[in-house]
Amino acid sequence: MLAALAGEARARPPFWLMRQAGRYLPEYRELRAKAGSFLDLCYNPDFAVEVTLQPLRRYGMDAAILFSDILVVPHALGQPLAYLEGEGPKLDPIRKTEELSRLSRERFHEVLAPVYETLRRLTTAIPTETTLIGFAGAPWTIACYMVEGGGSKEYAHVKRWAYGDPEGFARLIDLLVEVTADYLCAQIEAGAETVQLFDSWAGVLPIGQFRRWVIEPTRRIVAAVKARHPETPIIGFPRGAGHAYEDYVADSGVDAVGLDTTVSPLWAARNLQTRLPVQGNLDPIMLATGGKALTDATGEILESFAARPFVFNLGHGVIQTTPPEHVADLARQLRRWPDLG
Ligand SMILES: Cc1c2[nH]c(c1CCC(=O)O)Cc1[nH]c(c(CCC(=O)O)c1C)Cc1[nH]c(c(CCC(=O)O)c1C)Cc1[nH]c(c(C)c1CCC(=O)O)C2
Repeated sequence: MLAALAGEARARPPFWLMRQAGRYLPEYRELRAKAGSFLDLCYNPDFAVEVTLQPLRRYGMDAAILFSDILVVPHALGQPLAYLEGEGPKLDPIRKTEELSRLSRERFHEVLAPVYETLRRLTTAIPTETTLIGFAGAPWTIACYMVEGGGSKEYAHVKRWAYGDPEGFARLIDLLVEVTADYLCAQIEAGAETVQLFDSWAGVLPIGQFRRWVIEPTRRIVAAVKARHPETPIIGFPRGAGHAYEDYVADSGVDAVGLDTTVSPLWAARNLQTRLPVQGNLDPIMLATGGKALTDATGEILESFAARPFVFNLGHGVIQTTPPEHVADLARQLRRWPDLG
């Protein structure tokens, strides 16, 4: 995985899956029931290490991703957070500049200390050839959750703040740039060998706003992390960026880019992969579907990307209803490639 991220084309591309740990695995559900709340799971290194290892034991991915969530960052800034059964995350929304005083950096690293401990333990708990991935949400996506107070269809509150009061909104983004860079550096110091920035809602912005709230904050985080850890590759995942993937690749400074499900592999091979390693982009619903459709779609992605630096992944996270056998089928196909096609 690290060789691919450094720009080497591998005969057998490395693979891991976004949300490779989680509710599609019975052993996860069992441990989750014991842990109490989802946040208790994230902040308990014994549990978090175990959950990180579960998919590796079954499928032997080339990378382990720290088990945590992107929303621990607003939580560590003092914003109340709960995960409600069947509803997803809920935060007390912050919707204007005056409300930023509710956030504080004072206890940030103290709250996140169990995450660093989880990474330290994982450095010895995973096989040496397995790459340890740390992660954070990118500022725009974190701001979406902080301002909307959870998931949203329209992102109207966060957009109206960003469009109507850009100077005030920039104070939130600036804070997130600083703490996220710090958080990623602390993860690297605890043993993460690469880090991924998840920008799940990058795709909802028009291009000018995309430059300001997606590319620019990402560029600043990358520069700050590289100043302290120049050797650690950074993967950016601006989900839904569409044509703006080209701008993101040209200007954000990331070392590799994650492609969402909608990106054409042939287009990306020609226009992005000639500049940097790419990661992606099997539709998670294809993985849930399984069978010949899955085998064919996987084959097409490998054909398109395997000649250049590439990390096989999904175009978004594994969904809950995915049969675990389908992941085993996928892993088998990837491990046989290119010998058995
Ligand atoms: C937007 C986002 C979140 N979290 C994340 C993103 C970015 C990627 C994406 O776009 O999906 C990232 C994330 N969340 C989780 C991980 C763990 C590592 C992994 O295996 O990839 C990672 C990398 C665990 C999780 N994060 C969450 C769960 C489920 C919690 C449970 O057990 O109930 C897991 C395993 C909860 C969560 N966390 C979040 C939502 C919207 C939800 C609820 C929806 C859902 O449950 O799928 C925020």
